[in-house]
Amino acid sequence: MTTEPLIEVHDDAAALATAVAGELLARLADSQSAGRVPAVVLTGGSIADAVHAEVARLGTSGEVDWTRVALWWGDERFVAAGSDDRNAGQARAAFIDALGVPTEHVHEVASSDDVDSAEEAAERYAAALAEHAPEGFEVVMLGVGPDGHVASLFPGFDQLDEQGRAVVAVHDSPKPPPDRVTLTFPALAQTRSTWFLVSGEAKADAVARALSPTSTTPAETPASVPRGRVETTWFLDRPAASRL
Ligand SMILES: O=C1O[C@H](COP(=O)(O)O)[C@@H](O)[C@H](O)[C@H]1O
Repeated sequence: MTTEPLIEVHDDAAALATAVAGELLARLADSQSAGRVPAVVLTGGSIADAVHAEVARLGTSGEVDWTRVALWWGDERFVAAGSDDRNAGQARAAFIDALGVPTEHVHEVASSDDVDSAEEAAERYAAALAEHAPEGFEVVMLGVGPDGHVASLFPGFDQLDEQGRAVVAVHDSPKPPPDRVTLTFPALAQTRSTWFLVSGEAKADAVARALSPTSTTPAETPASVPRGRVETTWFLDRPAASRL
């Protein structure tokens, strides 16, 4: 059973990022104390940059053993490994390499240098999830687009209806780049906590719709769907919360 979403409103994107990074470090430390190797799903996009920078800044305190953390992505752009569009590259540059997470715990989606199609990358990622994260995740972090998309699950797209596969390919994404790989709703549900990270007035309508699920549909607002098994929290800044 999942609880109703919690909402935390911070003054601005910087305060939001500091709060999320602090809560993430505390959660990772707690999980490690309980004997787990926490698996975290990272998001891409603008707010992820701010959160990652704060994780890098606060993450050297010794609270977290970074050799015992596993990192995954909710979605990835199917581009070359060195492309600036890669969500994984963004996170590696911001904190992963600096904090010393072992390569074997950093689960990147295959790039277009590695495989021929987004479909093949999705199949490989699903196999990696089944092998290395059979119990699901500690925390899934999700950015939200102004259109209400999460990961690469876009309004009106067929991938929203996927019930069997954990990972699927996306083509003709309304946000560039067009070819992507995304976890599906069933895979995103395998988590203790789901944290939405949303900053900016441009996303206020999407946030309001997602938090009023009786007035929208998953097809219109994919962000209305994901829930953690134990906890779902929306971390917002004031502009993003302005239509609640
Ligand atoms: O393309 C993507 O967009 C969303 C939201 O990004 P933002 O820049 O509007 O914050 C992001 O969550 C997703 O991971 C990414 O691939």
